[in-house]
Amino acid sequence: MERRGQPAVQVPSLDGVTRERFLRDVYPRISFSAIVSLSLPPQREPVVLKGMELGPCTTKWTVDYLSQAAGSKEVKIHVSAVPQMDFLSKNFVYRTLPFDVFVRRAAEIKHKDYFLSEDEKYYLRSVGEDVRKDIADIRKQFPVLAEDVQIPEYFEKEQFFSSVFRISSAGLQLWTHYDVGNNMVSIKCCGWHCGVMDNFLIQVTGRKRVVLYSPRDVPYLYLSGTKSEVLDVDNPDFEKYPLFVKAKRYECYLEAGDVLFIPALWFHNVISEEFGVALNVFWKHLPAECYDKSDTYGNKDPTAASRAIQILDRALKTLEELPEEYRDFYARRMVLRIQEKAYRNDYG
Ligand SMILES: O=C(O)CCC(=O)C(=O)O
Ligand SMILES: [Fe+2]
Repeated sequence: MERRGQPAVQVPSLDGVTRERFLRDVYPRISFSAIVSLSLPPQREPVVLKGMELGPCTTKWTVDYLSQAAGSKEVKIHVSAVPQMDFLSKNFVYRTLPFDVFVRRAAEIKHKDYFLSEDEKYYLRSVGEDVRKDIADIRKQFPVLAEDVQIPEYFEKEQFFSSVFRISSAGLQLWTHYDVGNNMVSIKCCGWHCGVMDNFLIQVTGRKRVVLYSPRDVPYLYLSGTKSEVLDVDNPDFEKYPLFVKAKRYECYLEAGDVLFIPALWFHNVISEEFGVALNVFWKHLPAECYDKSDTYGNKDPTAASRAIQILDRALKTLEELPEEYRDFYARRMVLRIQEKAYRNDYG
């Protein structure tokens, strides 16, 4: 079926990018002084990095090897009777399986043993041992497998936040979201959400399609927290989501061995075209001063953003003192003022 909406922009691929080149051309670092002087570098964009040195994982990680190396450690997984997971209607369930059983099931299309249906799909997003306290770190949760991976260290050690193991059945589609660093589904917070991270999505085995949207298109994505309510990005319901037609679609296909750089705040929607194993690393982009020191969880906004949101909430409360007609008028004027004073003027 023909897709409506903007034509897709292909995410560029770069081969054999060194750390130096990445930092110079792909990743203009924001310094604290740049923030203060408001002279930010141009918008950072996603890039597919090809030919990266990822270690033996790319050849070693067969289903047999994975199940034997990680053993029967219990993992919590999403199980869905249909390929397109829906966080609104909650058409999936959480279940626990031994890792080796899970990997075998995720790799097969029809199951003898199942929870919901014989062609159910599985998704693992690894978490820390104690979900409340620990950060997902493959070196701690899957030490044997971690030995096989060489994570491209294109950021400073202190910036590292977490590493997350992701295993998906063929066909499974993950809703459009942006990353808060740790828990994808189980953290509830303010509704504005939340600590934001840069991300290397390392596709170790299997092929995947990733559709991305820029943070500047947030008005068109119908967010609920960190996730977009437009689940079917290929055939969206424009009656329900008329502005989605304005969202510019970026797209790429990841092959085994590719690394996708997803800059903080970029939305992504992922379909695993084959059973696949991925690992992603989140790291902090902004200088340390910008993050909340007590944020071991990685789910808080930069401190200046939290303060601004609190002030806005107070302003909204104050507007309630006005009759509706006046409240509407002053609210519109405030929106214009925010656009004029705080939007980047090079975003168009
Ligand atoms: O590839 C996936 O399974 C999801 C990737 C993702 O959401 C991420 O790396 O943040
Ligand atoms: Fe993500």
